[in-house]
Amino acid sequence: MENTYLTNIWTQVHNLVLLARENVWYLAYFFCSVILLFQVTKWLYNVYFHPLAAFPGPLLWRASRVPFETSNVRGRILKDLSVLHARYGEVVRVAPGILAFIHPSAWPDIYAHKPGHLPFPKDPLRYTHDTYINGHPDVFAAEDVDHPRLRRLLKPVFSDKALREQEPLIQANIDLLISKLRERAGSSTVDPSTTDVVDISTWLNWATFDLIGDLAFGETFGCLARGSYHPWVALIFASVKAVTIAGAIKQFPWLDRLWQILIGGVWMRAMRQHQQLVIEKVDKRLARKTERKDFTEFILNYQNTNDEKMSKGEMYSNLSLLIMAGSDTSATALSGTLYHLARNQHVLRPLQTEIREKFATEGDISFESIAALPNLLAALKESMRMYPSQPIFTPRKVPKGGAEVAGSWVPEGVSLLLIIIIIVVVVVVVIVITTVGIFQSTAYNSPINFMHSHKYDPSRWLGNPTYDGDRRDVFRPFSIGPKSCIGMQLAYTEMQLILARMLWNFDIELVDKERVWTDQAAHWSWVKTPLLMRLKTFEKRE
Ligand code: HEM
Repeated sequence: MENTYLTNIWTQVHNLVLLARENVWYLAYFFCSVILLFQVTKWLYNVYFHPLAAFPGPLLWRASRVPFETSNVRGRILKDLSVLHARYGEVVRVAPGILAFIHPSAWPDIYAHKPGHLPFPKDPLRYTHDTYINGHPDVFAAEDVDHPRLRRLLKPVFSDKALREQEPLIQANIDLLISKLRERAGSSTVDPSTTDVVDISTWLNWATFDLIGDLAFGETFGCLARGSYHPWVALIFASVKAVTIAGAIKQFPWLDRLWQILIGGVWMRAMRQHQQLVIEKVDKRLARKTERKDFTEFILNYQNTNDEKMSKGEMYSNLSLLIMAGSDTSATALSGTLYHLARNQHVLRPLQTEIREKFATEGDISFESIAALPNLLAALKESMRMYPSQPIFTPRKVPKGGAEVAGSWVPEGVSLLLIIIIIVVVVVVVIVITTVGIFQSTAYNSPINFMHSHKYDPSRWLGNPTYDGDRRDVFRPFSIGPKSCIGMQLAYTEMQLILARMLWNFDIELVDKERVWTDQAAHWSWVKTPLLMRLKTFEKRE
């Protein structure tokens, strides 16, 4: 009986296969038609019926995510967006579910904590958990209860007291940077043609990685001493583009599955190697009985006097995160500032004279004394406006029920029900989230927000009335709200100190004066190209 039943099923399957074989072209045609019809229906829906249909944007970008993600992966998104904002205004629909804003009030609406309003969570498709070591959350990608808890545990690391006590460690790393550059720089007393050329951007990367490594792990990566990248640091740079590609691929679930099969293994192996080094370095630091005022010391001190604890696994994940978050960002801002100053000698020269007159010796340049250099801070801010370290958006999901952003009502994501009828009825449910954000570089370089937006002029931050109409409140390089940069104070202090000491020590000159160095591809950060400068040592005469 059972055998007859099985034989019947087998015969039917066999017949179906024969039928399919005979009609293979019809079947292929049928499936292609279904897919095409599905796509066309989706594009039409996105353009005409989607809850974001009323927002302006180019037709293809509103219909499909492909143009936005392609531009993103190619690193061209900022160039494309500046054209789109000029054409469509302060809010542009850059993909079916993504809105880009450049109006200042978008910052508090999206990123700040507003009593009585739901927060905008980080877009889970772009904030990867791959960086978690053995599944332990880091403050950057964590949500819900983990984020505020980890943020509280990390706060003492960035307090004013901690910063003051970290000064000797920070100064020691800058000493090494300056002495290594002095070895390479020419002297102002010799023939200028003998002066040496350095790729200052790479040196600043080495310096900031060494410095943060020293603060986080209790030892530097030895980049400055060796004059080359540590493999771990090189891997971080290599992953900048990979993270953007992975984020783009996650927008297309079928492609993501393929990516996981083809690349996922290699990617995870590289991540595990990277993570193993973190584990070894943190274990080594924890085993040391020392009172050196680094990040670990402040985390441990806080735990000794409070009930809240950071597990060892969380220390691995979060110390690793601090290295990634706190090194390239500062190096980028520093490189950008030196580039802009070298290009604008009329700004550089008076600033340099001021620094050299104010500080009789280099040793006088300290955390405390740099606070009296408003022109230096203005030079840094103006460069971060034109070339922000976090150039693209930090995407947030619109919360349940929708929310108002920069005067526009933005609905939350929708569940699309697409019903396609051809012979059979195919019902497809697609969950789409609405994502919003501000692309910093686009907002800061827009003439809508800043007068002479492409002109490097630090005086706009010093009360020059020409710039009274500037919307300075759009400038939030460290973001705002509960997930803003926890290291802002450290970053500002470290950057001003490095700049002041660099400018005190060296006269700087661009090797290629015509080249626009900031014209770079942008992913999570810029893909920096070599920044060649000629350095001449300045010898102070009494
Ligand atoms: C020029 C230097 C820096 C810039 C422009 C910068 C910018 C930012 C921005 C825009 C965010 C928000 C990212 C988002 O919402 O996705 C952020 C977050 C963060 N930054 Fe920075 N940063 C800098 C330096 C640092 C330094 C020196 C550290 C620490 C050593 C640091 C640690 C962090 C951490 C831990 C977060 C995540 C905070 C959270 O989610 O609660 N950053 N940074």
